[in-house]
Amino acid sequence: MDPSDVTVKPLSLEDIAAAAVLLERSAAKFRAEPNLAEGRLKSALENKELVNVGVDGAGICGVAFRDPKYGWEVYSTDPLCVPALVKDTIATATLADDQKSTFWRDGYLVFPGMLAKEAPMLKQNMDLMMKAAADTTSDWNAVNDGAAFVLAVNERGEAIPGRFLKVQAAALASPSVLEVLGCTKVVEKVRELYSFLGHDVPPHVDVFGTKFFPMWPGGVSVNWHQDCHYFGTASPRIISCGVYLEDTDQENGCLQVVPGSHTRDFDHLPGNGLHSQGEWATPGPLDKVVDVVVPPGSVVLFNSRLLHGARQNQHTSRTRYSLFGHYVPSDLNFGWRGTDFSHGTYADRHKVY
Ligand SMILES: O=C(O)CCC(=O)C(=O)O
Ligand SMILES: [Fe+2]
Repeated sequence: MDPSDVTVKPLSLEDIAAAAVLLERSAAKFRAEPNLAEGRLKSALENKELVNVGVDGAGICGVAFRDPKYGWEVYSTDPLCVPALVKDTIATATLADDQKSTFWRDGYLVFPGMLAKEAPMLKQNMDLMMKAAADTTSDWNAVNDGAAFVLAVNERGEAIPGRFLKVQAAALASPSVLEVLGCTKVVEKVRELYSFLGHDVPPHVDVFGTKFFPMWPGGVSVNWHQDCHYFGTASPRIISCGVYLEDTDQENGCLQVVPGSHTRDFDHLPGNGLHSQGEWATPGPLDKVVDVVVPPGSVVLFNSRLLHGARQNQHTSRTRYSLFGHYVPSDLNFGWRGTDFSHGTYADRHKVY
């Protein structure tokens, strides 16, 4: 809903501060506090309507919740400071409890068709981007100041001229990549996941390592891996994101995941054949592999420690276009094999909020 429709109501600083602290810790404790019997807030917590607590430069300035009868209500000490808070608050209130626990338990979350409207245009933009490619490279690990158009290889590991495996740092070649990865619909989910994971919601988040995979008929994108292997940090604060621009299924090379694998470490070894670039892992004999079959415009968010890969595209004519990026709190810096992925040093790291 539009934040301008929200009514702001006065509330004492004491109540707001207490609600904020207790919301973080436990709603039960709030209920037990006799001095917080302020009826409306109390029932909001009990009914789990309370959505978020806003903080401005001076500290906590308001709480917001969804009233089943009246819509959004925001209480603040200072009605004038609230519009920004309201916007943030409303933007972060979109994940259901069971989605959060799924992300926690399985390590990933699928949003089918979330960007269905945007997908056809994005696909066209990716075609334009590939047409305009100036140089190509066979270096799968290419990390430059600009985008790298990486060639696909055949079964013998030889580069195939004119066939792209991926565009690394795709955001530097097409602004629409960053528009998608930085769009409110996706970023608000990322914010909510941070707060749910028990970390502080980072004041700022970047997206880095942007990629485009065309996955031609017969082609591949990645073999089994944990993204964190390539980042040189096992921080659970990195959230990976895949945006599938086309129907994606077992035939044209869908994403595969091992639910729950984000709690383990897997060895990665140099690959061969179609996967001769990169280092890859193998699911264990007891691991359950799930095919992530999705309609166009679907978004998948996952813990960067999740073991995942992609099937080969075995279709004779369908492609499987997808975009990738990885969200990272702006204060988290890291590097891998001599590459510093810190903000300000790595060209393909962009602030999304
Ligand atoms: O192509 C895919 O579906 C997965 C890509 C991926 O895992 C990555 O870029 O890290
Ligand atoms: Fe990955």
